[in-house]
This record gives sequence, C-alpha cells and structure tokens, in this order.
Amino acid sequence: MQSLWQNRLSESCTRYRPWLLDRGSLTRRIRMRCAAFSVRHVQQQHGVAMPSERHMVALKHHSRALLRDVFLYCGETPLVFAHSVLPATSLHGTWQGLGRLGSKPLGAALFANPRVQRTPLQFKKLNRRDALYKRACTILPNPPASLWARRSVFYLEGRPILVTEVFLPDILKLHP
Ligand SMILES: C=C(O[C@@H]1C=C(C(=O)O)C=C[C@H]1O)C(=O)O
Repeated sequence: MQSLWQNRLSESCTRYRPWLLDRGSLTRRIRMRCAAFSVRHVQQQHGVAMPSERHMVALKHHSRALLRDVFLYCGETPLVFAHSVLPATSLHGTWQGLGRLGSKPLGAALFANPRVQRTPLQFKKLNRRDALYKRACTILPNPPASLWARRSVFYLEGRPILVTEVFLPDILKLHP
C-alpha cells in the first residue's frame, strides 16, 4: 500500500526532522554547513507531471510542465534529490528565466524575491513503490528501505512551482 503525502510529520523521522521542517532555503542551509556545495543537473525537460503533482499546480491532464531533477552535493557526497515541476504557464514574467538554470540552484531564485510565497510543507516516507524513491536511489550503492521527502508550492504573481526534496542518508552527516 503506497503511503500518502501528509501535512504533519510522524514521529519516526526524528533525525531528519530539522531538515524536513526548515521552511528556509535548503540550498542556504546546506551551504552554511558545507563549503563544497554544488547542484548536479540530472535532467530538465518538458513533460507531463505525475498525477499526485498535477493537482498541486492546477495542471490539466495533458498540460505540459518543465520537469527538473537535480542532486544537491557536498563535495562528492549526494545529500538531496530535488524534483521540481514548473508549469509552462509559470515560466513567464519574473520566472521566465527559470528554464535556463542549469546547475544554478533553483532556491537562489525562489528565495531571492520577498514576494514569493510558499505553501505549507507536506511530508512522505517514500519506499521502492514510489517513482521519486527510485530516481533518488539511482546513485546510492546501498539504498535504504525508505527515504523521507517533503514538498511545497512556491507562488509568485499567481504562478506556481512545485518543489519536492528527497533527503538522502548522508545529509545526516552534516550538523543538523
Ligand atoms: C527550493 C530550493 O532549491 C533547491 C534547489 C533545487 C534546484 O536547483 O533544482 C531544487 C530544490 C531545492 O533543493 C531551496 O534551496 O530551498
């Protein structure tokens, strides 16, 4: 049975709690704890978002979005798998340049603008049945049975961007 996205954290995530609950920039939080931070681009292409994502950004069934997958690294250690859904209609106005980020962190753009609003975080313990679990584990030699993830929607000028972050075990090596 696949678990659902929850609005509250269960108790079984104690060690990941500081990372899951911090509403500030994850890029900034990691940079404060690791001088060798980098974003490694996995893929960025237009496609159809997953059903559980489409309703978060009011995408109709066949509407296309820019789907961006990256890993956040400290040195050679992967810490986070980040999956973002940017509806084509959101890539206008202030956010028209987000389609050309490459290895620049999306967070730098989202948190640089004080007018950006963020919805409450949702949480999910991903397992091997989840597509995002499988994509996050592609670079883990010994993947754990489950991975904690969070997601929320960023809004600017009424334009939504869904950001999902999957925390990899080595993030626990950083100071919480
Ligand atoms: C939203 C942020 O941006 C981070 C960087 C991302 C990217 O470059 O694609 C995606 C999600 C985040 O982990 C953040 O720093 O909080």
